Amino acid sequence: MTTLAPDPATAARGAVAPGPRGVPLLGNLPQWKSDTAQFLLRAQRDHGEVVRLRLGPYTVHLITAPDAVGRVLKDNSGNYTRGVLYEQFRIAMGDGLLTTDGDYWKAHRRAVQPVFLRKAVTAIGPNVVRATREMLDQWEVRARRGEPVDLVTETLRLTLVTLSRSLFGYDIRPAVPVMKDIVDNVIEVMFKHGSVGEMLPSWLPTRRNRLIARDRRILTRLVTEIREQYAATGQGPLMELIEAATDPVTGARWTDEEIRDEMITIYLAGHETTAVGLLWTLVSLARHPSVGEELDDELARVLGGAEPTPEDVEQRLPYTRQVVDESLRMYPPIWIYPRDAVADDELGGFRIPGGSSVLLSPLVSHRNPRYWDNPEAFDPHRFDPERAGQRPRMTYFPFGAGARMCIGNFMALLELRMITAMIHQRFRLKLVPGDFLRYGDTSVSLRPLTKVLALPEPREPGAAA
Ligand code: HEM
Repeated sequence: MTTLAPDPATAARGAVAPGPRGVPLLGNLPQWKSDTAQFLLRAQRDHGEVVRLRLGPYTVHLITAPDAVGRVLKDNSGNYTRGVLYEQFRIAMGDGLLTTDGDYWKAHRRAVQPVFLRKAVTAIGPNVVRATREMLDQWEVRARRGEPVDLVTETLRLTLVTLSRSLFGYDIRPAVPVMKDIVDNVIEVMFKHGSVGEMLPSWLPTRRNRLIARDRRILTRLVTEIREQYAATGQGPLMELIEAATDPVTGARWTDEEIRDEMITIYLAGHETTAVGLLWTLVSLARHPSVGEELDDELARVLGGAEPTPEDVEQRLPYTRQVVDESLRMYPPIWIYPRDAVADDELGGFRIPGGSSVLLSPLVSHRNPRYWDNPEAFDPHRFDPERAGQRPRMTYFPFGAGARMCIGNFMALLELRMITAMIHQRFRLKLVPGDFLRYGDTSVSLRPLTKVLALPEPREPGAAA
């Protein structure tokens, strides 16, 4: 990483931030590793909104003060690069939107942006309905047999199938199990950061390197097949943009490698996150029957049994939207991510040295008792317009903020709202008791650490008979 000499005009002033005591050499690493999410929540409670942590040789600051989060992501974003964790993403995704900075990133973002605009994403509505209906028809068979469904597998499949049809015009159903394996590997490989395997050169046949190489090969084959299909059929709105994209300086078409990495990035960044968001929405509804009943009332009153359209969820189903918003508050799928400060800065009155990392955590910010009453309670009415309007900006940012805000945010919200409504119209989920509320280890996505099983109970007596 490049470290620039501090500019005297912006050189860090401010005090050294407070933080929890650590142990010699390892600092706070043992607490971090034992339960990362709970450790960071305690750090905010005990030390405030800019907290200094020592993770082995690294000093990092956890930033949850709303103004400071805004400074990192928006007002002074030029001083903050993607940082170390994003290097790990590069292993799987190569040079795509998530991992690049500067002019290269800007040109790529501009090229693919049109399909992700709020108006454009409504076109995916029929695909959302179709894929959800397919899933729910299967659930009816399971319900008849009294068999539970595995919510992690089901939500991953649903969001992958929807994304693939909607953006790439490609039926990925036969490859769903392989893709689940790849996502699991990618998470494992990326976040076993600092292990011995990672430090060995990539040409050595370690298990880690074999996995990475195998997954890249499978993803490359998939991408090639999709491109061949697009050449033959012209189907897939994102493919149309990608195949026509050119370099703004040279005017040359994107290279095969550029196209491959961007396609892999969208596949990987787009479906697991949405699946995790859906999973926690369903778990929250199952755990809070009174919220489920209020949702049912709205759905019955507004839709009367008809399947929802994008216009319905945008304009006529405010409580459905608030259920999803509240789920993304308590369980933001991307719950923690870093930036590296290029030059010295000051955040919330504390000194941030150039070359050090900062951590942003939607999960910790979204549970800051200063801005959220009773933050551990699931209450969609926090998002009633009059209450939401009273909170400062950057107290809620499940999709990030500023120029690097999630490109898929409108698409994800549309999916989450429509799918939640469709599931609730047909089923009530009964969770099979388990340890599913454990989450928030060192990985970036808030997947539960164990399986989450649920029995789908058809809403109308006899519907599954
Ligand atoms: C609930 C679902 C989702 C959540 C919570 C989520 C969250 C995020 C967050 C927090 C970031 C910013 C990371 C940072 O600033 O370091 C991000 C970036 C990104 N997301 Fe999402 N995302 C979701 C769905 C999607 C979907 C559906 C797609 C695409 C189909 C997508 C594609 C991307 C890409 C490509 C970036 C990088 C954007 C850039 O830097 O220009 N995401 N996402």
